[in-house]
Amino acid sequence: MKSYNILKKLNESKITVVIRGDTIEQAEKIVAACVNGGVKSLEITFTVPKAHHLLEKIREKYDSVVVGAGTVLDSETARLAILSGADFIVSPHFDVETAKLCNRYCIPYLPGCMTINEMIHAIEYGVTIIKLFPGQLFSPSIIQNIKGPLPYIQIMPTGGISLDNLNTWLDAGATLVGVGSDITYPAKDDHYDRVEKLASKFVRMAIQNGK
Ligand SMILES: O=C[C@H](O)COP(=O)(O)O
Repeated sequence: MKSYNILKKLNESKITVVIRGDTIEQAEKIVAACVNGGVKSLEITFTVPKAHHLLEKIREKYDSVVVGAGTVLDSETARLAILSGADFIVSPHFDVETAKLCNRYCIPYLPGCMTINEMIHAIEYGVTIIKLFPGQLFSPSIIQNIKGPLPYIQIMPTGGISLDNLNTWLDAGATLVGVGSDITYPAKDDHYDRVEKLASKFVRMAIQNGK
């Protein structure tokens, strides 16, 4: 999928679900619950054991979903993820070599940034969507402050996004949000039906927000 199409799908999805799991099997069940709940974008973190195998499985099984790799700390991991089928790469920080590698493969890179300085540096290396991380350290109004000097920037707050603040972040101008534990926490007790219900609630609320 071309970079432009992936960015368009991320823009449309409004939510990407950050998948963590103690085992690949657990992560796979979380993925299934999220897809059943209507999620269109997933981020498989490289804290999941054998995360690249899960990327391959998702690529084979769910063609309507965009799937990225998360917690990518270096360009070696980014390359493994891309060759395993990742549509986009997410990091908790900005890494120049990862940015260059993603540009080489025409894959969007969404690095974690906290300051304007980091954001401008990332944009200079071709980044379109910045992951504002950790999101819980900021108030949604920061998006307007960032967009003053950087009007074209796209922001994906991640960390601490809940059903209570989702609309506030989207109303404030977030392009999309990254949601992890507020959707996936029931998986620790094997309650995948609850993961599906939460995923569905988040997706419905986000879609409603765009209307
Ligand atoms: O890297 C992203 C986080 O793991 C997601 O944070 P969260 O669980 O607070 O949504």
